[in-house]
Amino acid sequence: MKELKTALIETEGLMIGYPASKASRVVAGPLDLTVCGGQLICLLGPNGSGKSTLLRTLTGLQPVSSGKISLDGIPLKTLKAPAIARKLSLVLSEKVTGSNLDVYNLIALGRYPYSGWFGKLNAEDRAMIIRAAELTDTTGFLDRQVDSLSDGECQKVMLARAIAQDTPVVVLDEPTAHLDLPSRLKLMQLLYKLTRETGKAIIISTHELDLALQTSDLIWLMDGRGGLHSGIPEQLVLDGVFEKAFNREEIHFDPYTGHFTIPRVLKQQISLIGDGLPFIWTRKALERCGYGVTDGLNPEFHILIESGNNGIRWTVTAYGHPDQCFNDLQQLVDALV
Ligand SMILES: Nc1ncnc2c1ncn2[C@@H]1O[C@H](COP(=O)(O)OP(=O)(O)OP(=O)(O)O)[C@@H](O)[C@H]1O
Repeated sequence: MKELKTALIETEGLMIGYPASKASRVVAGPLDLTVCGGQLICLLGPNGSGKSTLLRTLTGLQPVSSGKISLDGIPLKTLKAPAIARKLSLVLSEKVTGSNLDVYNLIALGRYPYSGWFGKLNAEDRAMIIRAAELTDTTGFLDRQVDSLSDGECQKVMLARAIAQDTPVVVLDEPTAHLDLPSRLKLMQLLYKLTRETGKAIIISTHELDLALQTSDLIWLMDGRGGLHSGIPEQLVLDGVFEKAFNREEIHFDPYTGHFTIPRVLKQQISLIGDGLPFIWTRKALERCGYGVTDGLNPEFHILIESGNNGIRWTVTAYGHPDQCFNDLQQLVDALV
């Protein structure tokens, strides 16, 4: 058995919302949450369910409606900003604009809880900045002006600043929002690795359900009705909470694959004979075009897939017509739709 980890963040009966605003309202709660070192937590939920509100509240940017938050065992409300900044770093999704800083100096801002705003950077600070840039693949931008970066490049630099801050908890609001697919995968891998190598707790809000299911230790799923489900990804799938939080008429969560799918009106059943990748991708293409695919033989209407030295061949047998052969999946699809 592993020894029990100590909690870095704990909430008790936490209610989050905007009691002071004109449209006074509670967004979610009561929330009893625990964040431990070494955990990657993905916060998911439909638009407007309260993800940003929760992150802002946990990081002290927004007052709690009621209930308690403690950071490393100390009530958050008793901590001053510099003390919070040594325990917790925050990366918001908004792009930094109008900044005259170059990237090196932006990342260096992460060191201010140790050096003070006007403090001189010492050797350790400089080493942390370079390390943070290396980890986030931003070394090549260090001399660039922040304003000249693309949204995705800027997002990586903001993560580098948070890493340079070297806090036990890192909170990121939609860090994958501006990134291309390889960068999204790389970022999630990096966050996962950081939790393992440094023992940091990392909390991110995201709409990337696939990536969250693959990488997180814990998912916090806000259901849009004020509730939050916390659990390991697989438990939440088994509990059926994704369907309840996200299912709409036009989309459907498939608990067998962990993907959202678009329900289609079935045109016809067809049987598919073959194996390997050609089988899998032919099946996907047919399903996308509205066919229901079975793997039992229907002598009337079926497709035989054969792979050989000359590539892949699809032979369609349909209701007594002469067989038709194709060497290209697109031609097969064009013939069937
Ligand atoms: N300053 C505010 N005053 C009053 N209500 C607000 C304020 N900011 C946000 N809200 C409301 O609080 C609710 C939660 O908003 P929040 O931004 O936390 O949702 P979210 O889950 O992060 O959404 P998204 O996925 O769209 O980013 C929404 O209904 C929003 O309209």
